[in-house]
Amino acid sequence: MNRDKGNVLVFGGYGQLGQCLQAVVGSANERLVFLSSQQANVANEEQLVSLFNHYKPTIVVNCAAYTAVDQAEDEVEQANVLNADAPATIAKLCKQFDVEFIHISTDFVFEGNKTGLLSETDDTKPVGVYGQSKLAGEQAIEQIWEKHFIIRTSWLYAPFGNNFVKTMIRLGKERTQLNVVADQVGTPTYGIDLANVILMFISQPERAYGRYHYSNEGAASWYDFAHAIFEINQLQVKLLPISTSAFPTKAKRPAYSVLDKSKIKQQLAIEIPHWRDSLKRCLNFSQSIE
Ligand SMILES: NC(=O)C1=CN([C@@H]2O[C@H](COP(=O)(O)OP(=O)(O)OC[C@H]3O[C@@H](n4cnc5c(N)ncnc54)[C@H](OP(=O)(O)O)[C@@H]3O)[C@@H](O)[C@H]2O)C=CC1
Ligand SMILES: Cc1cn([C@H]2C[C@H](O)[C@@H](COP(=O)(O)OP(=O)(O)O[C@H]3O[C@@H](C)C(=O)[C@@H](O)[C@H]3O)O2)c(=O)[nH]c1=O
Repeated sequence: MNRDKGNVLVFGGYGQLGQCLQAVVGSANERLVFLSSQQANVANEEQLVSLFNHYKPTIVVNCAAYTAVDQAEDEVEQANVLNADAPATIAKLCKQFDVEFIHISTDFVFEGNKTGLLSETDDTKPVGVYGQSKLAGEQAIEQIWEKHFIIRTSWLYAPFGNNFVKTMIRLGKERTQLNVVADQVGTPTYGIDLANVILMFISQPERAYGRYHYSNEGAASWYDFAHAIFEINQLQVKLLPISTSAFPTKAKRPAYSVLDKSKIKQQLAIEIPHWRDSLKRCLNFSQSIE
């Protein structure tokens, strides 16, 4: 099958990452079909079957997910329906219709005890319901259908949707002082950069299926990230670094989840922007669309 042609269905097409993909493909887009949660409810197999029949896609990109990390601790079933069962159903249909499957996963599949870069083959051991449900989704896809790309990413933000950058800017305007955890380390990822990478996987002639890690370059704590957000935005906020124990949350989060991106860099022959540079681009973009 010629993967350069044919429809690409995007489930969760109006979430944070879905909107980044929309922004990147632009108005000249003829190939990607962005579907909302109403148009493509990933928990509704019957609806998905009629979409496969109608659009006859060559590729499906799944940006739909349950992403409320703390809430997932109370809504285990709902998190599993969207993050574990739905990817399994999509993989099954992709196999049935011979469609490639691009799925997005998370650094939260890791326990966070290793203090070195995490590669695609490192052991997983999620510490919360969200991570557990995402890992179950990955495992189902890998068992069901070989023509898949699973891209694990971390700390996603963009001008669209809900994310840490927007939360910090909102809180920074409301409060004079903010406490942010400094002992959880990972890498922020600009959704637009990830969207560009997804487009590369869509169009790359060589189909090297499997698991990939993608984030921006560098490492930061949430405190470092918040500090950079306020610095670039020139917001005067008293920012205090605190420990995780001083900021109790319902869900436990990995202490360290910096991803090793060697595999994707080699496969796509790309250089990845540093998170600070991407953050600046995001904040400029946000101002231009305000
Ligand atoms: N956000 C982050 O920091 C990170 C995210 N990821 C992963 O990246 C992917 C994209 O995340 P992101 O864009 O941030 O997430 P969002 O929460 O912004 O978007 C999720 C989308 O899923 C949709 N959705 C919810 N329920 C259904 C359903 N039953 N059927 C179809 N769609 C549904 C939502 O639609 P609606 O709003 O209408 O309910 C929403 O558009 C996810 O797989 C996530 O796990 C990985 C690492 C970090
Ligand atoms: C709002 C706030 C958060 N924090 C801490 C809590 C937490 O440890 C950390 C991040 O908080 P958030 O809840 O915004 O981020 P969170 O939703 O945990 O982010 C995660 O989302 C899922 C979907 C992923 O896949 C992960 O890669 C990651 O991006 O910041 C503070 O220390 N101070 C604050 O004022």
